[in-house]
Amino acid sequence: MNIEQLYSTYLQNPSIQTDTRKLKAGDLFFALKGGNFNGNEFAAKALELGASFAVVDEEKYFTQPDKMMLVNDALEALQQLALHHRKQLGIPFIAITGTNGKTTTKELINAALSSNYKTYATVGNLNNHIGVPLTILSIREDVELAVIEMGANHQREIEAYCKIALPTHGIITNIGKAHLEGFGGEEGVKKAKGELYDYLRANNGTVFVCNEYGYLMEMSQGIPHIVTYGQENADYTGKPVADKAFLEVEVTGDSKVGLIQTQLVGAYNFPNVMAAVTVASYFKVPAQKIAPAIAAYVPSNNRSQVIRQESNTIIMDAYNANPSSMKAALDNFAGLQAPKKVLLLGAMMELGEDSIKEHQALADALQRTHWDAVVLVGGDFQKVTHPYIFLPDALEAKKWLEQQQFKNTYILVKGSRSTGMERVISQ
Ligand SMILES: CC(=O)N[C@H]1[C@@H](OP(=O)(O)OP(=O)(O)OC[C@H]2O[C@@H](n3ccc(=O)[nH]c3=O)[C@H](O)[C@@H]2O)O[C@H](CO)[C@@H](O)[C@@H]1O[C@H](C)C(=O)N[C@@H](C)C(=O)N[C@H](CCC(=O)N[C@@H](CCC[C@@H](N)C(=O)O)C(=O)O)C(=O)O
Ligand SMILES: Nc1ncnc2c1ncn2[C@@H]1O[C@H](COP(=O)(O)OP(=O)(O)OP(=O)(O)O)[C@@H](O)[C@H]1O
Ligand SMILES: C[C@@H](N)C(=O)N[C@H](C)C(=O)O
Repeated sequence: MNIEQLYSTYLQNPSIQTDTRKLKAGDLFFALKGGNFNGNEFAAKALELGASFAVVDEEKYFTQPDKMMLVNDALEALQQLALHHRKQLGIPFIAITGTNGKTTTKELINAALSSNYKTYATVGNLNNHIGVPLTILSIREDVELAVIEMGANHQREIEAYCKIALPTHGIITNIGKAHLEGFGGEEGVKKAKGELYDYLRANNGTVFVCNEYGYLMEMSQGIPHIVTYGQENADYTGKPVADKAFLEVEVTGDSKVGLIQTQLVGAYNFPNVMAAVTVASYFKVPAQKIAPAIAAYVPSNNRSQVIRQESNTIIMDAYNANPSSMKAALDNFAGLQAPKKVLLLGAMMELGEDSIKEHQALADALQRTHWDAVVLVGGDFQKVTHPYIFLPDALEAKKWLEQQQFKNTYILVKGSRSTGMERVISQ
């Protein structure tokens, strides 16, 4: 592959598309292979639809040499192009990984930084082997700071993304129990997420570390520049203000940021907010701009959204679930002042051989708190013992909820993506 030639094609039309269903005229099309389709089969169609150029990796589809490039592997070509582009951008790249809160932290950091700089941040959850290069290739030359989310479900994935994004700064939000199947247990998660620290340690990087997580303090040892945040004894400190439905954070210490009234539920969002305060302060965003920028962020896509339905309040947390985020959500919900509390919990996926044990542990933990009703939905909840209602799927849970006619009730809805728990309140 001639990377210079590919890069010059990209610079003429710096808009990448991998999907003919979303193609716009002028896009540079990469033919990827997936579980359902071979992208090569769509390359000619892409040109017909107005793509400026197509990168294919099967000779049989290399039908228009003037408008196509044949490479060994189109995904690898996309990643190499992203690396080449990254090398032209002499700006800080802040990489974010961790078990929970990556997207929220990324959005909060981007909100705070963009109040003062031209930034580019990962769109939505485009955080994998395709999403990371696409993100990098969306960064234009006038951008001053980039915020890149990196997701993973197996070892050496973050290492590979670092070799494409070349981050200068990084955050691991936390380490918990998720995707245990692919990581090979919780120690495996630590090792895999730690690949970001390994890269920054070897490349004179800077990390932002929540000092309340001893394991992160330990893992980050030896990294040349460590900036800490937390409730006390950190470079940047703050405190969650209690007894409020939405999280408020009082930024303390010498900072002039002051009180941040967020639109986020859950004390578990405190470190996410502090990460944004820290990164923005570190990059010298004026203190008076930080609180309003963070306060304006409203979570979307069922990421702990608060929905009022008549006299009921629903915390819709159905974007994802794992043992760590379930615990955080339940601890928070248990602490809320509410006349009546109901739980609708979908099963947790990708836990491998720990799955039944983790579902049982959750069912046991639930019994230590009084709830007005609990419904467990689908998956391995079927295989554990508990005194609660079990329903096979979200649509059955929806019917159940409609029959109850709850009033003045707080309802927490959470579950793994594939359980689609948001359907319990769909029209
Ligand atoms: C390969 C691809 O991009 N697929 C997208 C495609 O899927 P579809 O099922 O339609 O087809 P194929 O995958 O078989 O397609 C092969 C190619 O053919 C193209 N094509 C197909 C039909 C057609 O008419 N024209 C075509 O051109 C097609 O576009 C392919 O290029 O469409 C789906 C619907 O839009 C997409 O969802 C699918 O995207 C895949 C899932 C993808 O990986 N997209 C990335 C850009 C991305 O970042 N997606 C994120 C999700 C990231 C994620 O899950 N992160 C995990 C952690 C990371 C785990 C990592 N190891 C991993 O396995 O991904 C996390 O926990 O956060 C997102 O979409 O939000
Ligand atoms: N710091 C945190 N600790 C525990 N749970 C959290 C934290 N932040 C967010 N969550 C939970 O995770 C859900 C999804 O948040 P977010 O999308 O930010 O996480 P993510 O790490 O990007 O997830 P994914 O890996 O699935 O993309 C939230 O709705 C909330 O339930
Ligand atoms: C949504 C996806 N990124 C994820 O977190 N998957 C877990 C297993 C889930 O579905 O909750």
